[in-house]
Amino acid sequence: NENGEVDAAPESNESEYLSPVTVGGQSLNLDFDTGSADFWMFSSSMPLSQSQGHSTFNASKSSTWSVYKGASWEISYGDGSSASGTVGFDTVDIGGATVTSQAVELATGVSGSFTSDVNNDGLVGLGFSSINTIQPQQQKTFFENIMDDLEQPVFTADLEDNATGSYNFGTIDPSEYTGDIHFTAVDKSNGFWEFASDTYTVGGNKSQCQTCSPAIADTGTSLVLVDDDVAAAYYGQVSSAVYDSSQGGYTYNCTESLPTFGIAIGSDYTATLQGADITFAQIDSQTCFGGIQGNSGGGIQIMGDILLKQFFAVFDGGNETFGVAEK
Ligand SMILES: N#Cc1c(N)n[nH]c1N1CCCC1
Repeated sequence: NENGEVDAAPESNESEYLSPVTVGGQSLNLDFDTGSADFWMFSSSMPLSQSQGHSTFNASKSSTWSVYKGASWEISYGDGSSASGTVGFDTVDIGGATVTSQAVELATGVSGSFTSDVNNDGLVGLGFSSINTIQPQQQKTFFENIMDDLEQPVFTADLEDNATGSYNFGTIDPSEYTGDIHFTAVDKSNGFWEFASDTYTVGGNKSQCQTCSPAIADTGTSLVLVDDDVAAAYYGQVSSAVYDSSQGGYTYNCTESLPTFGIAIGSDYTATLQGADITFAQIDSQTCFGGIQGNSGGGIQIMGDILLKQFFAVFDGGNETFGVAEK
């Protein structure tokens, strides 16, 4: 098993990044998700009404597939989407990094948002297997399976804004970042790449958190979801901002120049977003939807693609740390 590197291509509205993965000789475009731990794919045993437009994995066409008899899985995500199905083992190759017996979950049913997202053929969970949903026995993630065979027990994410970036397994490529990588300890007990984040900045002014929920690095989420008091403090500095419940978040006039937003990554580094990088979507001729939103009291702060795509991110399974660098 040598190292591996694959492209990470942003979907049209930059809501997710997709990477080519080969399973049992079949190639699909999957969403690498550090916020979950199930590796699942659209499969030929789904109703066509649900898999139309997607690439599907056909176990009967793989000479290396073996069924995990009696096993099943069922997952639901924070955005209300869900999927479920059966389980087997196959050879998985991600840019050359290969696991010969990866637990692979075949969807027999998915919720509407997966069906309509035709570019996304499934997920590669890169969180910790304590949150894998396979019954009767949880199975390891691709990274957990390959980690000890890599040159370094790491994977990195270089997600780009409106351009193709990359995921790298086994090496930290110095050409992908500048300056130092700022690492912080990860608490994996909830199955996430979770770390403390107790301060934030708005327009360069530092504030101590009130709720101070721990943060997770989550490549599978589009937005940055912070404690509600932090989101209110940020948009309090954006004169046209309102909380629009019909849109499910803060919106503002697209012509506004937004203040910077910084979030602590552990105790000695603040990842700062420029105002121009904070808008997630334009929803009508004048109104924009912010990439920073509240977590509705969810108890964790989610550092999703809006933040990650501005940095080079290192997920270190050896030291159990998470690091970011400028690029
Ligand atoms: N919600 C949500 C979510 C998350 N926090 N990490 N990954 C997520 N998804 C992966 C596919 C759909 C949602």
